[in-house]
Formats: sequence, C-alpha cells, structure tokens
Amino acid sequence: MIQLDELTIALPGFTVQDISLQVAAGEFFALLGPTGSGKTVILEAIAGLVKVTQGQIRVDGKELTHLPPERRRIGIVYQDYALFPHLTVMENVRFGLRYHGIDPVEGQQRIDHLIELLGLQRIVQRRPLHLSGGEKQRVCLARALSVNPQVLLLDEPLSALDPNFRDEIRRALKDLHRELGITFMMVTHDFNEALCLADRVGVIREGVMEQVGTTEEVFEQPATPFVANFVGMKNVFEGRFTGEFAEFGGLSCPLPSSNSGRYLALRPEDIVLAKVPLSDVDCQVFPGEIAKIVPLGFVHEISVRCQEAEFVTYLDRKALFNNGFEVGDTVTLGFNPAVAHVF
Ligand SMILES: Nc1ncnc2c1ncn2[C@@H]1O[C@H](COP(=O)(O)OP(=O)(O)OP(=O)(O)O)[C@@H](O)[C@H]1O
Repeated sequence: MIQLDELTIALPGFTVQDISLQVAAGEFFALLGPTGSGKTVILEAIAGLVKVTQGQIRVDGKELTHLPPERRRIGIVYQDYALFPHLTVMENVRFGLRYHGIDPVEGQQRIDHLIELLGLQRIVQRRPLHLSGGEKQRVCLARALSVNPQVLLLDEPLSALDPNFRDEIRRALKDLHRELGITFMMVTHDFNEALCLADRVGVIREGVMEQVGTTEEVFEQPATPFVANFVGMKNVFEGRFTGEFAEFGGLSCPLPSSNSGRYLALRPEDIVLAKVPLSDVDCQVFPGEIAKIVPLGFVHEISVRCQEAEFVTYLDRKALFNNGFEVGDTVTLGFNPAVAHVF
C-alpha cells in the first residue's frame, strides 16, 4: 500500500502541495493531470529521487520519506526508456540486481520468469538500438521488476510509443499487473489511458489534488469544472439550480430530479444537432446558431451559440457533409437532461 500524508515538495518556482492519498496494495492507480501539473515530481518523491519538504511517504506501513532510492524496493519506468545502449537486453535487465544487493541466483530466476511473461526470449542478446519502441518498453518493465519491487511506478509509459505499440504495452501492463499482484502507480495526461488501465485515479492541477476516486466515478461525476473538462465534459456551465430547473447562459432547462450544485456539465457526444426542429420527448431542445467549425482529424468540433451559452459537440465528416452544416446556420440543439451532470 502507498500512503502519502500531507506531502509537500517545494521546488524553485513550483510546489506540490499537501497531497494526502492512499493506494491499496495490488491496486492500479493513475495520477492524471495536464503537463507541468506535478505528476512526475510526486512519482519521483515516492521513488526517493526528489527531496520531500514536508509530510510522509509510507509503503506497506513502513515510512521511507527520507530513505535512499535503493532501500525502497520501488521500480520505476520512464516514457523515454533510458536503456544502456552498449548493453544487451539481458545485461540491461540484470543491471539493478547488484545495486539492490539481490542474490544473483534468485534474481536470475525472477528475470527468466519476467522475460517469458513479457515475451522477450528471442531478443535477450540484442542491443537497444535494434529494438522497436514496444520491445524497448517491455525491456524497461522487466528491468524495473527484476529487483522484486513492492510498487511499480510508471511515468507516461505509453506516450513515446506509436499507436500499434501502445496497444501492445497496454496489454502487457494489464497482464503484468494481474500476474504479479503488486501495486502499480502510473502517471499520464491521457484520461483514456487511465480508463483502460486504472482502478482508481487522482486528478492533479498545479500541484494540488482536485479529485480522487474510482475511474468511473471521476469520469461520470467529476467534482470540479477543471476535472469535468479534463475527462471530456467540454460543456460546463455555471448556473442557478432551483428545484427541478437549471438556469444557465440565459437558458432554462428542466432536470429529471431536484439537484443542488453550481455547475451543469455535458459531454459533446451527448448533444445532437439538426437543421429541423427536434421533437423527441426526452430531449431538451434549444434554438441556436453555429459559431465555429474546427476540423480535428476524424471529427469536427462544432460550437453552437444558444443565447449566451456556447455548446460544443463533435460530428464526423460524413455527418457534417450530409447535414450541410455551415458557420452561421440556424440549428436546433438537443440533449437528454438525464445525462447532464450537476455538481
Ligand atoms: N528538480 C526540479 N527543480 C525545479 N523544478 C522542477 C524540478 N522538477 C520539476 N520541476 C518543475 O515542476 C513542475 C512540475 O513538473 P512535473 O514534471 O512533475 O510535471 P508533470 O505533471 O509530470 O508534467 P509532464 O506531463 O510534462 O511530465 C514543472 O514546472 C517543472 O518545471
């Protein structure tokens, strides 16, 4: 189990503030946040690579806030591999054994098991230069696990990989976690990655933890506008909630039950657009005007202004073309109020 108690790390120009967090033994936890929010700093503090200013770090009940890294039994995997180019795969994987004072015979048995688990048998004599990105990352996983850590820390393990290898490593991470049963803590800025892999997530913003919960909880019930945006609820409106009504941006919308809160949030994929009036009884409809169309690769982001509220929805190219939507068009926008999240 990883336990952080009021952890503060003051760096020149940046502070991780007062983080308290418990990650259960054997859990897969993801630390999520935008670039520069302090995720890596927290991970490195747990590994013993960054000095803690205040607070405590415990792993399985043992306090290790100021222990040197080699006495922590913590493995760490970085996004950019950091393999020794002059050593073979096997030499890279074996590298940490001596440093951690591990019996070579016992260590080799574990390494043989990891090599098999990670499917590295055919490449143990190769050097990193001749490996694919996915293979390099699997070697890094074997190296980090060779010292039999209680905890594996993963710093954006998928982000340097092209999409094909990303699937391969995602599967390897899932299998390893299931097989080894140790605690995994992964840093990522990609909520989809967390959704695929993690049991629980913590969302961090500018060194402060905004929300901790199960992956589904944070995805479906974000607690702040920042988290809502981060998990893809691009439509967040501050409003007034009176009984079973929400008022925001000059609009009024009935809600399926009495809600108290300050914000109403909707996912773009829960919003429909039409050039004709929408008549679905379950649908709240508003007239609006298309303010912007921004191509985003496979989909287009459509902004629609209804009174003072600007909604965002996504359409694929075909739907955009078939409907003939253009900037300035008058449209009807609809959503089911039951899917709106009020907080
Ligand atoms: N050793 C250090 N000394 C001073 N500042 C640091 C140090 N390490 C990190 N920082 C600063 O702390 C802030 C948080 O960095 P961190 O690497 O934790 O962000 P992150 O959330 O992991 O982002 P990314 O996804 O880009 O890696 C950044 O502003 C960074 O410049």
